[in-house]
Amino acid sequence: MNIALIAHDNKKKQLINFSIAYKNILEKHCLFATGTTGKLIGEATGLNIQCFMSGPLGGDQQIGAKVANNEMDLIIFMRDPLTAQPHEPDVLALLRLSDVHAIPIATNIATAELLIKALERGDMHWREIIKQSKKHNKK
Ligand SMILES: O=C(CO)COP(=O)(O)O
Repeated sequence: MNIALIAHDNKKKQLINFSIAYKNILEKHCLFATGTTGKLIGEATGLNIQCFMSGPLGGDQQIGAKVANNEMDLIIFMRDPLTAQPHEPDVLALLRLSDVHAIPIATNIATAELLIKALERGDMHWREIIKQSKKHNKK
């Protein structure tokens, strides 16, 4: 599965700790992240992460493009709801695209815990089926 990891500044520590706690699950998947988040998680965990641009510079939009192309299966996005973000429109665009394409997205630690456990249990297998059928329909 392709998994995106994103955290606003006040939530980065939380996502780093989450990534350490669930490294054994995350390491079985292809990981993507916005620039600063990916760099920090990579340094803290040794996980291999493909980093996009920093969020304010377009990283959320790059992840959104992967959602639109059916190339992202799950997003863990620790949002900071108490701080104004200069790139709020980009954040909303990513949330919107995730809804358009029905991509599971956690925006807080409680949902992130549920999704990562569901992933490990195999509850995300339907994504493989959808990807296969979309590929097949393109032929
Ligand atoms: O701002 C972000 C998400 O909206 C995160 O970007 P960084 O990981 O580059 O800090």
